[in-house]
Amino acid sequence: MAISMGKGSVGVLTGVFIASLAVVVAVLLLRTYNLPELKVAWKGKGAPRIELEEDEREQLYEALKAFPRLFNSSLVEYELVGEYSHLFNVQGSDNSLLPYMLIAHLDVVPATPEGWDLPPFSGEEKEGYIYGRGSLDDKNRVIGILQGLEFLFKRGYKPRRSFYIGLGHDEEIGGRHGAKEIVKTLETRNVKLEFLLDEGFEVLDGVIYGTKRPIALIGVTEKGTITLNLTVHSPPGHSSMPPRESRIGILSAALSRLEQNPMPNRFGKGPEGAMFEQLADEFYFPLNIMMANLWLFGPLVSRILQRTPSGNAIVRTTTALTIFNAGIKSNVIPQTARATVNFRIHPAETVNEVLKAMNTTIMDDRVIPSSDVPFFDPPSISPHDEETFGYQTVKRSITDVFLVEPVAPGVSIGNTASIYKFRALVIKDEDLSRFHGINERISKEGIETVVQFYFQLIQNSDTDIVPVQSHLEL
Ligand SMILES: CCCCCCCC/C=C\CCCCCCCC(=O)N[C@@H](CC(C)C)C(=O)O
Ligand SMILES: [Zn+2]
Ligand SMILES: [Zn+2]
Repeated sequence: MAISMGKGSVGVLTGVFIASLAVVVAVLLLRTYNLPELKVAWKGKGAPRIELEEDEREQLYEALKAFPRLFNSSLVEYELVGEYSHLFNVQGSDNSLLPYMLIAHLDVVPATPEGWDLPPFSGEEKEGYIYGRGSLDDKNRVIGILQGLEFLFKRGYKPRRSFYIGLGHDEEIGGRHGAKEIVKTLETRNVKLEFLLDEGFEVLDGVIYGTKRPIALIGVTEKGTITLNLTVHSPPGHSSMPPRESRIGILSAALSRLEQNPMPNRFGKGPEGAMFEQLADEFYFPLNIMMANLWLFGPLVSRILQRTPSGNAIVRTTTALTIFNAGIKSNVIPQTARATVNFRIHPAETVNEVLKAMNTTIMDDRVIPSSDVPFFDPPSISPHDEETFGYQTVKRSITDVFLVEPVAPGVSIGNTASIYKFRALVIKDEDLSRFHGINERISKEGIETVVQFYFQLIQNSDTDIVPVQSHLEL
């Protein structure tokens, strides 16, 4: 395996990577194979510190040997990017084929034990599910990609088409130092990609109201996003002499107006219209008739969809009040009240239209909007016709592994800024709240399916022939 950094620093950094990855793999494997508990010592709040004893260290490296071929293959070039992200280049034999890239992220959003059936960082197993923050978003894909390749190497696989594996360390805060640095690294080397696959949609089983069977959606575009801080300032004071209107009251009233006046229904004005029309036969009567005639039934269909948070996310630009901070002490009138609002912008709208509508709704110049994270309009739609190799290869790999039809293009409601977005998992309605929520978990079959998907995708990508869509005789 060619290393592109000084041997000494690579040794240390590779050790860090190996240890962190081994924790993930070990936790999943420990629970799967009932190995002794990892002693997790909580040091105050936040993520747990794992104090390893010697025999546990051995166990971790045992678990790590799950990837010996990947780290020892002469076909694989590894490098550390942005201090904590990882880039693997798997060399193919046919340079006439453009490489593709599989991206996943190692980092997770925070979690506290409240409401969880098992501690969020325990990796404990219950009724066939492994519980843990990141099990769905996105560690199953990290393990699926690496283990899928490991199993291919074990069977003597040598790729024709080169490909990259990018494992980011800061996706949940925008990927600025991880995925974005990986893409920059490839751009400086003038690497052109055939396609790029990241997280996004899944195989949706009962998630879309009125569907007769599971539907796999491949995200070919996504909603835009803007996150705004709304701040109200004014001099502090003694709580025994409160002003007629407090900063908290002013800001709360503005937020309530935002929540009570959602952005307009844009259903059918973006690519989601075509998606539902293509899926019309997948709905029970009379929804199948309605989906096939959105020109007439669009308003009624959107009223049905918007009854659920996920359906509403397809219908309009969503307004999520996510952070509220004010006050320092019970007898001090707060100097500042600040709230954060996260908008996910429907493909038929723009950042400017959202800002305009927001200002009209808030109607209070004491509330000052600002933004300190990147924002963007809904991006263009990635190619996904019958001739598009990347899309058709992902689609073929889905039908190979899930035996599911249909597979359709969709608008991802979350953001990954990648060409295609698919997570090889079957998601039911009750699973949606697990993303960034409580009781995030993955079934042992689920982990196996993810590994099978990448095992299949890597092989299916190893050609220049666009797969012809086989229609399953289910
Ligand atoms: C008719 C209804 C269909 C809707 C089905 C919804 C299924 C959605 C399943 C899971 C939702 C996860 C959202 C997609 C993954 C997004 C990854 C992510 O969290 N990205 C961050 C990036 C940000 C820059 C930090 C995000 O906040 O979007
Ligand atoms: Zn994610
Ligand atoms: Zn996430």
